[in-house]
Formats: sequence, C-alpha cells, structure tokens
Amino acid sequence: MATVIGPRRSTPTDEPAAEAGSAEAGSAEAGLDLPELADGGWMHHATEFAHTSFRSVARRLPRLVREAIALAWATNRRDTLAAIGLNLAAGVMTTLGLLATTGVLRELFAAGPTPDRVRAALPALVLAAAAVAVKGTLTVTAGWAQARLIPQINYAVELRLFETTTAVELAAFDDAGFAEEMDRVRDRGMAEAASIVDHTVNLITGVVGVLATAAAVTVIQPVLLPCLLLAAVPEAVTAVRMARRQYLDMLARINRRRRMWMLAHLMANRHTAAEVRAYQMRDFLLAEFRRMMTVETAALLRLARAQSRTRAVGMSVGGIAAFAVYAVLGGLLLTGVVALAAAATALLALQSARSSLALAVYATNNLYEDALYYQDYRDFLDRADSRTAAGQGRPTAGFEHIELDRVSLRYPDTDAPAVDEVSLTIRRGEVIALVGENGSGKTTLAKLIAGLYRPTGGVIRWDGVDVAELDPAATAAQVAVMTQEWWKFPFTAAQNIRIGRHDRPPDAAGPTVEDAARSAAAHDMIAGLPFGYDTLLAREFKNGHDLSGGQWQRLVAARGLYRDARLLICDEPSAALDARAEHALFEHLRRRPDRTVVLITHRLANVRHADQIFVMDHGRLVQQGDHDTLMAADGPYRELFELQASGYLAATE
Ligand SMILES: Nc1ncnc2c1ncn2[C@@H]1O[C@H](COP(=O)(O)OP(=O)(O)OP(=O)(O)O)[C@@H](O)[C@H]1O
Repeated sequence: MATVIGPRRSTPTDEPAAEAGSAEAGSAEAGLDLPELADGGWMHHATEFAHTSFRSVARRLPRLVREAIALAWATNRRDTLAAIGLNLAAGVMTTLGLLATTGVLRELFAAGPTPDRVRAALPALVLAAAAVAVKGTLTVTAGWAQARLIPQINYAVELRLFETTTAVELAAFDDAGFAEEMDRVRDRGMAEAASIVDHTVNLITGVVGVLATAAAVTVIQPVLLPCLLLAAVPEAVTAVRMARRQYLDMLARINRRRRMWMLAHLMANRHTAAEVRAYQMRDFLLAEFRRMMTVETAALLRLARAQSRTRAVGMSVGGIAAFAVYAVLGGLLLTGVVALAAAATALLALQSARSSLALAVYATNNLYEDALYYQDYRDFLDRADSRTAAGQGRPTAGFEHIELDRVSLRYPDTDAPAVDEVSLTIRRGEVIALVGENGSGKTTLAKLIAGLYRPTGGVIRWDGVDVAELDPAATAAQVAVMTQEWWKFPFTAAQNIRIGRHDRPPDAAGPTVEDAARSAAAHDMIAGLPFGYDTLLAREFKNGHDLSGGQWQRLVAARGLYRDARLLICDEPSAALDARAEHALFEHLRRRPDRTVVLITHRLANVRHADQIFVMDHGRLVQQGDHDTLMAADGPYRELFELQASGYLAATE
C-alpha cells in the first residue's frame, strides 16, 4: 500500500534535517538556544501525519467530510447547499457535455458531403456548447458560495474561541498546559476550521469531476474506462509525492522558522525598541537573522529543485502513460472495438479527469492534516468549558462581613501553597491592610478575597454563605480590583476609566468619569493630553499617545474608583505615584461606611490608619491587629515599620 506521508529517515544525506541541525548548533554558540524553542507538544500532529498511511487517511476520510459539512451547515445552510449542490450539478453538465461532444464527432466522422455532416452535428453541438456554458456558470456560482463560507466560518470560530477564553476561570491561565493549548489553537487550530471546509468542497468537486467523466466514458464505451484510470495514476502519485515532500520539509525547518519569527519580533517591536538600542543589539540581531535566512533560503531552493525534479519525473511517466493509452486506443480503433468519435472523446475526458483527480488528491492530503489541528480547537473548547464557572447560584447584593476559614491556595505545579490556611474576617466599611515581604502571599490572598481564584482548601463566606453557592457574576459586580500588574488598554483615556463599569446605565448612581479621575489625581493630567479624555492611549496608532508609569497608575486608580464597588482591592496602588498623587488617592480611600478597602502596600506609613492589619509570611497569617497593637508587640510588623521609619529619620537628621 502506498504511503501518503512516510516516516522520515534521518540519514547523512537528509538535507533539510541536516541543515536544521547546523543552524541549531550555530545559534547555540550565539547564546540563543532557548529551551522554549524546542519542539513543543503541538508538533505531535505533524509527526502523526508524517507517519500516516494512505489507508488510514482513506479510513478517516468519510468522518472528516461529515464533520466539515456539519460545520459549514451550522454556519450557513444556503451557502453550504450552494457550494456542494452546484458542484454536483456541474458534474452532471460535464457528463452531458462529453456525451454531446461524442454526438458531434460521430456526425462529423460519418460518411457523406461535409455540409450535410455539419448540419447533422449542429443539434449536438448546441447541446455541448450549452453544457459548457451552464457548467461554467454553476462552477463560478459554487466557487462564490465556497468563498462566502470561509469568512463566515472564521468569524464563528474566532468568536466562539474568544467567548470561551474570556469566560474561563483565571486559574486556568496559570496552567502551562492550558496556556500552550490556547496558543496552539490561536496559532493553527482556529484557522483550520475554514480550511477543512474548503478542502472538503474541493474534494467533492474533484471526486464529482472524476465520476462525471467516468460516467460519460462508460456510456460511450466501457472498455475505455481502464484507459482513463491508467492515464490519471501518474498525476495522482506525483501530487502525493510533492505534498509529502513539502510537508516533511516544513517539519525539518520548523525550529529555524520559529527562531526567525522570534528574531523578527525583537527587531520590529515597539516594546523592545528601547533595549535593542540601549544595548546596541542591532548588529548582533541582524547577523543572527542573516545566518538563519541564508540557511533557510538554501533549504527552500533545494526544495524547489527537488519538487521540479519530481514534477519532471511525474510528467515523463504521465507522458509514457498517455502514449500507452494512445496505443491501446489505436489498437481498439483498428480492431473496431471503439469508434473514432468515442476515441476522440476519451482523449478529452482524460484531460478533464486528470485535473479533477489532482484536485481531489491535494484536497484529501490537506484535509487530513488540517483536521488534526482543528481537532485541537474542539478539544480546547471542551476543556475550557469544563473550567468555566456555571453562572448560576444565589443572587447577592453585597455583604456585611467576609470570612475566610482556613483558606489555602496552591498554584498548579508548585510545591508550597502560596496562601496557607489563612483565617480572617473583614467587615463592611473597614479599611484593612495586607503587609509582608515579597512573595509572602499578599496578592494571592487579595485575589482569593476578590473571587478571582477559588481556594484549593478552606472556605470563603459572604455573610455566612459559601461564595461557591453565590452567583459568580453577582459577586464579581461587588468587587473592584486595582491590580499590581495592570495592562495598558489601547483605548481612549475616558474609555480606560469607563471600562471599570462599562455597562452602567447613564441615569444610574455612581461617579462620573471625571469624578473618578479627580479622585485619583488624574484629571489635570488627562485634561493636558492633546485630545483630553478622547486621547487614544496607544502609541502604535496615529495620534495615539503614551503615558508615564505613574500617569497610567492614576488612570488605573480612576478606573477602580469609577467601578464604585462595595469591595475595593488595591494592590500597590501607589507604587509608581508621586507624593502628591499618593496623598490624594489615600485621602479618597479613607473609611466609607458602604465600602470595604483591602490595601496591599510596602509603604507602611499608608497603613497606619487601617482598621486591621494582616501580616503575611510564607503564605501564612502571622500577625493581625491595628497599628498600635502591632507596634506594641515584638514581631515582623514592628521590625518592618521601624526599618522604613529609620530611613526617613536618618534623612531628616
Ligand atoms: N501565577 C502564579 N503561578 C505560580 N506561582 C505563583 C503565581 N503567582 C504567584 N506565585 C507564587 O506565589 C507566592 C506568593 O506570591 P504573591 O504574588 O501572592 O506574593 P506577594 O506577597 O504579593 O509578593 P510581592 O510583595 O512581591 O508582590 C510566590 O512564591 C510566587 O512566586
């Protein structure tokens, strides 16, 4: 049995692999041999395809075709029907056209005066011309429907993916496997959905073309059918061989290509531009890129040469097969088995069958490979759905107190819990502070309180009810988080604040965008921008503007305040603020009866007036109380506070 894609042998003459190897060795010398550049799990489909026999492809084909049609059907029934139905109709026209052509030839080759023969051939000629015209129209319209399907499928598939990735629980993103799958799906699986439909329609078109031609030949003279198949075989074998080499070559080059993408990204990226210049990395990066390009171009040239060689061999064998067919036809003619008109039509049918068969073979190859990647997409959606909160539960409009009962959180693939059996209670209207050294678990604890993570141990209760029983959307609506690692959203300044509560109706209570900006000491800064609140904060776009780190932080604070939530979590809200902005923000964060503030900061002067201070160490809660109580005790809080205070005192002495 022929192998569509056979196993790759690694021998010293294995050119692309050898080239890839030398490139890897070269870049290792240059210090760029990063572990993440090693082939990832996503390569397993490529390898699977490379070891796939023609038989296994053929076995899976009906299911793949069914799946592709189902996908197209779910996206747009009319276009699916048109793409397949019109191709089938075009096949009927192919048969009709060939039969009519035989009629024309039969009349023309008949005995008698030429004008009489031409007159006799006219009806069949009109029929043949009509068949060609109708077939052309059907093919163009089917192609149009097929082309219409592609963007619609892409739209549906992308939307479904992003509906899923934005709904999935935050913890999923800490799972390296999940993140890798997501990248893989975004990189390939998503795009393959439209491809498998495209390949399926091409496959159907090709098969219909072959069958239509075979049907015509069978009607004209069944003996000619084996001739048709014999002539088409070299074409099919050449198509398979070329597709296989193309694919194996891509496999051999993949690591080098990934490295080139990485280098290209470093050299043409706003975020790396400053460092590339500061360290004068230009020559180094360009030299590395040039080296890769040289090897890559050489590999591509070798591939082009090998493909041309295969094509030449294929064409030669095809020529010999055609010659053999002519010889057989000649024999059949001489022995009177086949009439001259039938033989001439068979030659036309050969041309048509060849191109249809080539189309079908290419489509099968591509369909099989792309379907593997599309399967990744579907698996990812299933897995992501299982990590999405159900969205049901008891409604809630707030809380009087939040209680953490021996709450722990262990990140995936880590040895020690980041938060270890912490119990504490927070009441409405309080300002509480979480303090402790770097890595002690403050941010993780704050995220647990915010509901961004579900505890891996213990229970969090709102007014005595386990939050797992509450509606996640309703609890999230009560919380605002100013995170330590905020993102520079590429929107206008006003939008950057408004997204804090973008669905607030215009007549609903709550601060305006400008109120929130003033409270976060951001108003004057925004008013000074070229287009004020309408300034686009993305330098990559025309008229876009960027802000300093501290200015962004004021904007982030304004967003948190605009959200106007019952529970406000501020993780290092003033790390990048100047003294004046910090003072203004903390003035605003002071006690309010309807709002609870959870503050994380290393500047302990800011937590002096907190109602409760919780001191964390290695994930555990080691001290709690107000400032005076903790200063009276001999513990880590007093130690940290005095350490900071001594810096200020020394400066003023
Ligand atoms: N997403 C994550 N995946 C795995 N481990 C994490 C993750 N986030 C934090 N950690 C680990 O959990 C521990 C607690 O981190 P956390 O960010 O909660 O500390 P922190 O007290 O807020 O630190 P800092 O003061 O530096 O902000 C650290 O050991 C950190 O390395």
